[in-house]
Amino acid sequence: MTTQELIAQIKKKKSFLCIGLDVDLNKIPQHLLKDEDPIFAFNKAIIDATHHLCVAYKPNTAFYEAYGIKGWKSLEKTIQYLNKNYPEIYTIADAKRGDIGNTSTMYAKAFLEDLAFDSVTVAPYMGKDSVEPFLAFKNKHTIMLALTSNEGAFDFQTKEVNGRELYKEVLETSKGWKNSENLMYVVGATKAEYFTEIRKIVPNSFLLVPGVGAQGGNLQDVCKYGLSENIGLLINSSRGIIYASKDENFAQNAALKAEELQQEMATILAQ
Ligand SMILES: O=c1ccn([C@@H]2O[C@H](COP(=O)(O)O)[C@@H](O)[C@H]2O)c(=O)[nH]1
Repeated sequence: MTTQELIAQIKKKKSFLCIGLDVDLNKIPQHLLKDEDPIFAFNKAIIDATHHLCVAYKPNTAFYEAYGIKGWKSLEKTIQYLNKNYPEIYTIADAKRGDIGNTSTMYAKAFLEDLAFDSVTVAPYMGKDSVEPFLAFKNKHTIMLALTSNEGAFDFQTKEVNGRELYKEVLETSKGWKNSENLMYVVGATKAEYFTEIRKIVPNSFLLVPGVGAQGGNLQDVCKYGLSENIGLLINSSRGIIYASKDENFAQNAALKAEELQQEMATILAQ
């Protein structure tokens, strides 16, 4: 999906919500465990109940890799289900990859070609030649970690390198890479006070913003400083939506949580 198509979906649905599909078998309703593929059964119910309220889904691959080959199969079934039934939905493989060039090419093929996600998250630590192989994929996005939502973000990302904080160096330097128009960045919702500085460097780039909900990030604060001319935000919530309840009505209750955020977004977009 192109950036323009994503923006069109956001405007149509009055939503820039991304729902995280981080499936933990200990947290899903008991009755689903009898299913041949409980992870897919859970995802399918959540997607069917919430697709009209969001523009993107983000499975974090850790939650699938943890279940071995069965988990990978569930991930494949989930992305195939989305691409077949809801082609207007933007998809993110939250895999946080990145390696020497030829290895990165294989990671990119796995997520962008074989699984056919619209985007994949990468870590910038190995630099330009580890990220450019992802950027080479046409009409796909590479979402690079810039300033993450966790406490450990302060260990390195805010330390000075070349006279500026490392996350700023990452943003500025990556703008010069080949096919950098295919870049988006991860910035945590818990770091709302940093958005003004970030927007000075990447005024129009899309930012994937995790940390609303379970991690305590605030949607209003993020939007106050993070919205760009073309919206430029995908706000992710995973646990705060998908684990709204553990009973038979789990999918409807997840939809209610998603609707709360979507309504807030619609109000913000109307201002
Ligand atoms: O800085 C980051 C980068 C990625 N994540 C991921 O986003 C979701 C957040 O889940 P919640 O349940 O809404 O807290 C999860 O997959 C993280 O691995 C992040 O939180 N922060």
